[in-house]
Amino acid sequence: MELQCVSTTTKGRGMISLMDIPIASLIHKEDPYAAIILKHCRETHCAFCFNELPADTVPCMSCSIPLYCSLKCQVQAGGQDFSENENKYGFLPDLSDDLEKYVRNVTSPGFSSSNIGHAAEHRHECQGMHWPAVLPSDVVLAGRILVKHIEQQSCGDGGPKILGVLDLCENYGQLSFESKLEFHVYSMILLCCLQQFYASRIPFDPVVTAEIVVLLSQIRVNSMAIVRMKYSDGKQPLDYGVTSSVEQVQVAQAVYSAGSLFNHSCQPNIHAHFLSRTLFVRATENVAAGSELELSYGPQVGQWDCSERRKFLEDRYSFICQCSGCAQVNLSDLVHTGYRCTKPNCFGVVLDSSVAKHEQEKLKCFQGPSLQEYLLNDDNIRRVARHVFEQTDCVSCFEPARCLCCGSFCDLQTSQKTITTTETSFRRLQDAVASGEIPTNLIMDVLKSIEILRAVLHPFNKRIAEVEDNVAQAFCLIGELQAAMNHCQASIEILEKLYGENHIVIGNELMKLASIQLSMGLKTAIADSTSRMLTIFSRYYGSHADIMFPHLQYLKREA
Ligand SMILES: C[S@@+](CC[C@H](N)C(=O)[O-])C[C@H]1O[C@@H](n2cnc3c(N)ncnc32)[C@H](O)[C@@H]1O
Repeated sequence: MELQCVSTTTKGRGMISLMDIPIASLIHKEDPYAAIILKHCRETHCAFCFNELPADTVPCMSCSIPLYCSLKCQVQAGGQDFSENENKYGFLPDLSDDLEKYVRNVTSPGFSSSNIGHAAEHRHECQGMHWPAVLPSDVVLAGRILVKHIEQQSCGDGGPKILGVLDLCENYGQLSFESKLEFHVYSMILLCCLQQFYASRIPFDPVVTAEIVVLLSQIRVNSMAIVRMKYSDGKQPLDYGVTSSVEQVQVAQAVYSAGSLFNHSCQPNIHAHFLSRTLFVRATENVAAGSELELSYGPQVGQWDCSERRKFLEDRYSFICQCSGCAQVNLSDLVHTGYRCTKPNCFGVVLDSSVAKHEQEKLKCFQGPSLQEYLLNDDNIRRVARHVFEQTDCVSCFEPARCLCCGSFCDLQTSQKTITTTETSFRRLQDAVASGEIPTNLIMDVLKSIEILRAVLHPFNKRIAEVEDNVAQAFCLIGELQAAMNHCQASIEILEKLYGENHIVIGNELMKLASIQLSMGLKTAIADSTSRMLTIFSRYYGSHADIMFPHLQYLKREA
């Protein structure tokens, strides 16, 4: 795919495509400039490829701290290469020729670090003190970036230039005083540590320290989390007695030079995934030539409401999100935390003051030919907020505590009190599901509480979906599969409204549904769920879907 980096009006640089991109196309593939395993994964994942460690691990031969899944990963990471260093390290002392040949044969990894094409990213870390074990991952990552840069540079022209190692944006100006101070302290510590290996090539002076501070703030906004799939309770996904849920866990942190140029959207049109340490980016919808290509840095429409998303992005990345999801009224943000209208048969949503304020802001900033036309074209928005958009003046139409369809008043304080009465039984249910033991009277209590919740909250409110999902798990645990399937479907119906029918979240939920259908032996239903899942997963993972979700093969066979 021909992509181009362009300057945008509100987000700095960004990536566009020069041609129309069909849905599910792979648009970008890249190996990291530098990467580092996260501390909590050191005992469970390979420090080079970040895949799960086998029972027989290969430690770094020099410092024995990082664990690798194979000799190949060990050599690529820059740990000592046995076959090349045996004499230096005295591994083959005075053996007969035959014996030496034999030892070489059985110990050789079949390749050498010199032709592996990777910088030895760990070599400088295993000299002297084991500082990478105590410094935060992003500081160790900064060390790897600097070392790679120095190794690649010719130092003939007055020492290495550190500033602009990476042509990436940074957020130093927006950091709090404490964060700035922390970066300066870590910068000096890192410089001290690097002196052990690179004393002659990295001077210990204030300019270099300041440049490392800039590098740290670039890492803060540009590094990506490398994730792996994890299945609930460590069970294999189709080992069901309980529904299986898939979550992504962060195992490593990496900087991708070109990948860093993709901006964020809470309604992204591209999706990133990782095989080993390689980044793959795929279009999740048809994208017209010239349109911006935007990933999600975490928050998405459907997952959180607008104010939560914006707060996360501001706290973590120091920017106020300017994406379409945060700028334009959408169904999900209206109903996510919405209340039900008190008038019988009215499907309108009632907003609290915080959501109403955010939605009103969106209207103020709307840029387009006709707001009414834009909104009324959306059937779902019309269903929950018809009255508002039939008005000619939208300047103050999101009045809190008023139904957006019929204008009826709703006493949100009383509604809130009613919701609070249901929370204890939902909390008990969550604990019971986690422990795997469901007391008989608990489910009856919870079913009553759901009815109360549904009487107060809008039918598309996310809280109902969460509770329905928990109830489905509880019914699975006590073996009442028909009820489990009904509640699982109820949860999916709400999530489809919040995320859209083809979102990856729906794919993951369909996996749970298929697991119940499998236990019930419902072949036709499994076929339907699997076919929908395949469509969604191939949109996000293309031909890698089978690798990311190995149990899909099994479901396909069952279907
Ligand atoms: C990984 S960089 C993306 C490339 C960046 N725009 C550049 O010029 O190099 C992330 C930074 O881009 C900007 N950015 C990305 N998405 C944005 C959005 N939705 N709204 C506002 N700024 C955004 C922010 O400054 C953020 O810190």
